[in-house]
Amino acid sequence: MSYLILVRHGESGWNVDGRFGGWVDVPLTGKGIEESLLCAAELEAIGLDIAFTSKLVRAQETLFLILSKQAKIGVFVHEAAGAGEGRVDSGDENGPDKKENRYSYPSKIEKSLIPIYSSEALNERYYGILQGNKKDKMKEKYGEEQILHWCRSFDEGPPEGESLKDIYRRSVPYFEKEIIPALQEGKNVIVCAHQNSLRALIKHIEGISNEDIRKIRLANARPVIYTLSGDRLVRENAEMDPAVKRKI
Ligand SMILES: O=C(O)[C@H](O)COP(=O)(O)O
Repeated sequence: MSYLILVRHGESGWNVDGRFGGWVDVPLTGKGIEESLLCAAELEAIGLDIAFTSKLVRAQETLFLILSKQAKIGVFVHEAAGAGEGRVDSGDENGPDKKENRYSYPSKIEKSLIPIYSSEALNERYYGILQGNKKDKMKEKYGEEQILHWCRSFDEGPPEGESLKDIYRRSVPYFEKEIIPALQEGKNVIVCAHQNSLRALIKHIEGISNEDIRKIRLANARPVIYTLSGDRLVRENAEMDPAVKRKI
């Protein structure tokens, strides 16, 4: 059995400021650091083998804080080193991919490393005309209903920005190509990302409808934990809607 842990980053400076962060690279607040360390303690008992995150520091900081409680150390591996190309594994010295495996480490330290892959595919929504603005100012300007529609709807997003469907179309293929193979190899996987990139993945994993996904919101640094048994990802923590066991 392997674990899949999805966790949104800890509180960022613009979460507390009530701004649409999107692709603006805002770090964690002190509270965000504390939340991430609490999450680290919660996950300490699960030995993580591989990590995925976005290109934004709020997610990367949270990931490193979580990994600080692991026995192994996180090291970045270039995203091109996907499944089988350059993935850090214990392939034998003359293995087929050894020459391409530019991230092979001396075996004496390899076993103490957690490879980290970062990708824009896991970035938060690009907010277009809303990005960087205060939420309450935008609600005054465009109306609360319109803002909620752009942020919650599946098919429509803010002007010049991404809809949840756009995010789904970049995050789910990445999940299938890079993350599922790691789970199927029996690895415990953590994905540390954002409100909307994780909502897209949860929609896919649990087969949640376009309407019901409007209700799903993720708190900062609260892990959603799945186990892969056979070909099914089953959610272990109950605070979300009843999981739909879905073939992957
Ligand atoms: O709803 C919001 O404010 C943002 O979509 C949250 O994005 P974040 O998860 O990157 O803070």
